[in-house]
Amino acid sequence: MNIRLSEAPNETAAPVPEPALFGFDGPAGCILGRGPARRLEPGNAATLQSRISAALAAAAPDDLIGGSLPFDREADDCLWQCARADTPAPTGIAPQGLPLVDWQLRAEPSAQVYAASVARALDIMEQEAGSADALAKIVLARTLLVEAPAPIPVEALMSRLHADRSVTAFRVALPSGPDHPQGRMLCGATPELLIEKRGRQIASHPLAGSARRLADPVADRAAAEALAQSDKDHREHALVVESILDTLAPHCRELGCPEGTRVTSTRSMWHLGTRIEGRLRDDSTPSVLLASALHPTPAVCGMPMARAADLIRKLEPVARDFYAGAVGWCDANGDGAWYVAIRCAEISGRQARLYAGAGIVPGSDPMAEAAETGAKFGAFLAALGLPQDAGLAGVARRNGEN
Ligand SMILES: C=C(O[C@@H]1C=C(C(=O)O)C=C[C@H]1O)C(=O)O
Repeated sequence: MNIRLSEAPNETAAPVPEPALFGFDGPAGCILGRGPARRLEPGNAATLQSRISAALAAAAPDDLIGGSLPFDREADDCLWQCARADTPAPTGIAPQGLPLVDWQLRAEPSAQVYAASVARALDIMEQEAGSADALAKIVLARTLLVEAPAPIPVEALMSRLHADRSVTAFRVALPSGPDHPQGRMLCGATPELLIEKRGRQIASHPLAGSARRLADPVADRAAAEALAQSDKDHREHALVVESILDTLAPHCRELGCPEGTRVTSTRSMWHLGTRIEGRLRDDSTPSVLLASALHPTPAVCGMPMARAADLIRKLEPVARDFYAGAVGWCDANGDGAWYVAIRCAEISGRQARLYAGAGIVPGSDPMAEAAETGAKFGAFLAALGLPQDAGLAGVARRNGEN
């Protein structure tokens, strides 16, 4: 798809601050890590504990460790250690104009091919139904490759993503290499808290079960009510909550879901969400290790986890890399917050690769899941200044949807 916008948005120019290696701005406040920094020796999930213990033992009191854990637990992470930056939140930065004309968009795979993969996963679930290791849920993702006429201005993008105060806007620098001479980063606006730790107190806020928000307020409310009543979405959600509770229980003295499951929202999506709160037995476990123990939850992978991860590798044509991993930060005491790396894109120079996935359980409808992923691209597309529904190309609309 080739999109030509007649006018670039007219926004105030502002001085460009030194880029942050990682930054998080959301309901929990703003955290920035700027250089000078060192990258922790890269490694996979199995080696994280020893690398983190060594880094924290040598950390200065105001040091932060922040960055990104990849989706694949066998792949190398990208974590940076640096001083906490004493800088105003990106909210204070006026967005610069985005030179947005002549963008190219390509769905990889197309909505139709994605729907065929969903149908394949549903067939596997049906064949296996009743067996001990049966696939109960899988999250399948697709991507939109966006090419801009000029390098994408990340600071402006961050302020636009942060305009939705229900999400945490984030950016994390990723390893660059010969394929990315202009550097590479993961930017997004995640609505999903994987784990937050302050002393002994921990919280997680998994989301699963989604509906697209609609411009008409009556239809929008009806979409939220339908989600609240949907048996398929509650099944999809319950698997995530149970898995998180199972993983956290051995670490906790108290653990529960004080508010139960509720419909929550961002500007573009409704979700089922359950806030989990707990009190750790031992407050010395760093937040990044709790994040790694939880990751990947069935909100982004599936159940059983290893089966779902294996099938994801076979059915998704584009590697996830750091999408659907965990992004966050941890201070010298181990306190910090880690988020599920969704509603995001990998950005390098003029290119952005947007990712979106949807949870598939028996009863899912392949085209509806393709539409859900299309809707999940919406917030990021809008932040780029592109039409919010550009990701819905090739997807049949349902009654009441605009
Ligand atoms: C996988 C994504 O989202 C996840 C999947 C959801 C679902 O299937 O309903 C909802 C929220 C997220 O946990 C994504 O946005 O890419």
